Amino acid sequence: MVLFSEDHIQETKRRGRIEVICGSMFSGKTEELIRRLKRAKFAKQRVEIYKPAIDTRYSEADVVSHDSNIISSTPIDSSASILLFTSEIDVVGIDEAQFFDEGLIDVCNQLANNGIRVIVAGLDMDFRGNPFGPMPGLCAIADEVSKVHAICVKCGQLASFSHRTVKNDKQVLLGETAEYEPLCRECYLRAIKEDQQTASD
Ligand SMILES: Nc1ncnc2c1ncn2[C@@H]1O[C@H](COP(=O)(O)OP(=O)(O)O)[C@@H](O)[C@H]1O
Ligand SMILES: Cc1cn([C@H]2C[C@H](O)[C@@H](COP(=O)(O)O)O2)c(=O)[nH]c1=O
Ligand SMILES: [Zn+2]
Repeated sequence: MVLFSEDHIQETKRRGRIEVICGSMFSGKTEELIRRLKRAKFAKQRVEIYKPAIDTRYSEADVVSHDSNIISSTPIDSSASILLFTSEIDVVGIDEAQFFDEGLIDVCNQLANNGIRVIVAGLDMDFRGNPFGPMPGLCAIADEVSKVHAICVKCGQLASFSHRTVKNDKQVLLGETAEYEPLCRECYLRAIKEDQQTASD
């Protein structure tokens, strides 16, 4: 089983492609995005990185992982800005893609069609287990999808779900370990049942 592409020809040949890194919270999406972008920089490729302006958790401008890996980025409000800001670039990185509008799918296609390597990281599911924003569409058009996993904090199995531990029904709620925990399917279903039980008490 190949988890991550280490194909250096694919990494460096100037041919457009779309790579998606998806999974739950704490699954290593941002670390993997930063790793690929830093390798591209070592290969002297011109790299531009974007994140949604609403994601101000760790930093206004930088992309920062839960383990404090950092790469500088441009915060933007709308996916259309990516086309405006991107010229003379080999690689475009996009973090927290779930927060962008559906236009991101077409933007990524246009970039790849123009020979740019696009690497997108984002949550595939929200706290309810539903597909999140443009992520399912991005997975559909991607040349390569890497699904990464956290460790379930209840049982130690691989986690695919982000369980919200505070009461809030909005789809978008920025947060960290105080608001979310990564769980496997079994532990997630149990946690949801317990949440419903508590709500009805
Ligand atoms: N339950 C967990 N399972 C795996 N990693 C965890 C967990 N809790 C905290 N971490 C930390 O989160 C890091 C991954 O952070 P990050 O790349 O920002 O994830 P993501 O972008 O998917 O939320 C791991 O290297 C690890 O240090
Ligand atoms: C599940 C879920 C998460 N969020 C927020 C919480 C964090 O601010 C980000 C995810 O960050 P990460 O790099 O993947 O850890 O998204 C949300 O708004 N709604 C949700 O359902
Ligand atoms: Zn579990």
